[in-house]
Amino acid sequence: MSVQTTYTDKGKKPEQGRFVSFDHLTFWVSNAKQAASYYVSRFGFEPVAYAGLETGSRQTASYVVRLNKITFVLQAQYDPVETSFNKEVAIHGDFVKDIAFEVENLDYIVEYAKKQGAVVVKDIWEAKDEFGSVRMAVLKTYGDNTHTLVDRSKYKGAFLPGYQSLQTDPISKHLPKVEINFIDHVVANQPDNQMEPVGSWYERCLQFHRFWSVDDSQIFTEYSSLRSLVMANWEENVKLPINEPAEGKKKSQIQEYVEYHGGPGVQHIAINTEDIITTIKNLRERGVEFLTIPSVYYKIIREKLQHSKVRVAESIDELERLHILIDYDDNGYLLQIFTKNTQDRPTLFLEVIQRRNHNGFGAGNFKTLFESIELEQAKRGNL
Ligand SMILES: O=C(O)C(=O)Cc1ccc(O)cc1
Ligand SMILES: [Fe+2]
Repeated sequence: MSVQTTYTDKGKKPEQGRFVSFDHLTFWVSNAKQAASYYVSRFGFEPVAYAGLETGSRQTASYVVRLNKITFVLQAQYDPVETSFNKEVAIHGDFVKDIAFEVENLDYIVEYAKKQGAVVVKDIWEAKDEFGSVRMAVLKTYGDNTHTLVDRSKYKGAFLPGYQSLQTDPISKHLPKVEINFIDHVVANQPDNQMEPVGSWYERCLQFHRFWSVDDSQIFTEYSSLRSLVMANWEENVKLPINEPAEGKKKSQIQEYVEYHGGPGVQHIAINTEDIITTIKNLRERGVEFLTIPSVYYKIIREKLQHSKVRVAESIDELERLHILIDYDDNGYLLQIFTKNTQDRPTLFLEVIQRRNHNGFGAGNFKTLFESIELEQAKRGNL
């Protein structure tokens, strides 16, 4: 029985509307000022825009930081009152609340989603300032998460109307540059048996299709397992893998996530670079921590690559020193590495990925990667 499926049928092209790309990710946190500083100092993002009391935003402070096409918004609530914001941050800890997509033909996309039963959190509205206008709507997805749909075709400002631009951070010039270009995929973890209904929601409401999946017919490690289904837009530049735990001898890392997050949520954000070696050297110099890969992995991969058609341009010695993983087929390869969790809870982390004619998600690395995650899980007393 095969473990991986690559789907060849994209289904029918949506009649209208287009998901252009990831627009931005909004994190709900308890202290946006400090959270933004983490992405600037550690990951090389630059401050872009701010909204808060000084700009007339009475409820929330928002810091927008950007690294090429990757935009994160760190948002916190001011008032010490029980709102969904404060409740959700108390339950989940700092978390990714919203995945925003840039779209064309917002009206069609929202109308279609509504007809298919999508829950509209906020119907279409327009925001304006001296740089133009933006139209947006918010749909509910899994758990407490939402998708904001953004039509910014009539807007020229730095981020969104109402935001004030920010100066570059003086620390940046002292630190090694980070060249990471765009969001490659955003992964969500689900509780038991929720992968399939969540995947179908993207098919039914957003007209996404199944891109790739992996089942649990092979237990990846001695201990734990998972199933994963990747949903994609028509153009396949927006990819959303969805994981759920599978039975194993011990607690699945997905189950650990769900318990600490308190339900479904975003597990990792993969960001794409053209030069992973320089990028990881520089991120390590900036103090970003990554998972450790045992040297036996590289011994085996050196051996296997000798019998493969693919030529990896990067030095395997260098990849080994940096703990970067390699997955490949006859036509290409990918290089990927995973950070340790970016907060106290074992919930969110980041992945840096470089692709050379390879569209997979590193299934060849799952065993090694999951063992390395389990090593950390064991240290936490959660395996
Ligand atoms: O599927 C992906 O996007 C991966 O990058 C691999 C992966 C899958 C499950 C995890 O818990 C951690 C990493
Ligand atoms: Fe990933």
